[in-house]
Amino acid sequence: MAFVPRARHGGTMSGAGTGGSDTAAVISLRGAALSYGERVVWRDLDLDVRPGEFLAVLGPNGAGKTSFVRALLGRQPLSAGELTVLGRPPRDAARHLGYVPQQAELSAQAMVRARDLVRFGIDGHRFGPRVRTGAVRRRVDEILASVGASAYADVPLGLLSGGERQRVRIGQALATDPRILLCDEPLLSLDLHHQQAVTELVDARRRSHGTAVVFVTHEINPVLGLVDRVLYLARGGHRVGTPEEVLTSHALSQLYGTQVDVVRVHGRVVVVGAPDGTAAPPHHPHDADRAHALHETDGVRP
Ligand SMILES: Nc1ncnc2c1ncn2[C@@H]1O[C@H](COP(=O)(O)OP(=O)(O)OP(=O)(O)O)[C@@H](O)[C@H]1O
Repeated sequence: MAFVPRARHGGTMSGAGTGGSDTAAVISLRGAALSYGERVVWRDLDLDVRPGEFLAVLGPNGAGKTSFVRALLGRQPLSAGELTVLGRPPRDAARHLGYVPQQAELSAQAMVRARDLVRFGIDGHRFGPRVRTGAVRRRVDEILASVGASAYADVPLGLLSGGERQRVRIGQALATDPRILLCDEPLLSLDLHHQQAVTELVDARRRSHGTAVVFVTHEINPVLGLVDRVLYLARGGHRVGTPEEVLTSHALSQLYGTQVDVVRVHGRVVVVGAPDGTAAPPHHPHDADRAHALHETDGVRP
């Protein structure tokens, strides 16, 4: 039976709650903070993600987007607050998560065939007797077909194009039949056609199974029509809400502590004047702390 995602709800700028849905959250953060040593990457994060919800995680380099995904995967502990995934500690929920990593992590897999990667998704983390080989092979073929990757099932990943490789990685992530799909910059270095193909695959899974999607991206426009809410991380602060609430000149100017203009042109969102842009890493190791201090000085709760 097809899952019908709920209609877009009114999010909150504080980040807690999802506008009164009574469906249990699949991801829940309360007062969550993540630090590396003295460096606070984000803090005071309250967020519930519901089944079938599409959450885009935006922000400049170094804002803590990948760290957020690592926390959900149980690979990075919080420094404060609480995080539950499917009602339990994240590492206990890991087998219910599908993960599409950043493109850059290819080298170790360059010689792995597409079908082997998907197969690893099926039985790679299970203990005990493996499912019968024939059944696994059929399942791998089904998954490869569902992501349009049958034609290159036996080709090593290193020989595939970026778009082909992303299809296979989504296949691997879906092989676990996940309740939550975590995608870390899956559109990076893809052309528009492949960006669309990848987002459609992710959205199809969400619609058919009610899989919640956490989608890290620098570029909101390819997913703008799908996104329920945005988590915008910027230099220690954050905003949570619908795209209409968060992607405004007012909200982003508050978040960055300086004038930022959000312009909508032909249905696309363009952010002008974010001090760090979206490409440059912090110029100075203390920039993040300085930005955070700016917010506090301005009386804005980041
Ligand atoms: N294991 C670690 N130890 C110390 N610092 C880390 C570690 N991992 C990440 N950081 C730092 O934490 C900050 C957030 O990193 P993270 O990779 O989460 O950011 P990001 O928003 O995903 O960045 P990008 O867009 O460049 O991928 C960065 O300043 C990074 O250098």
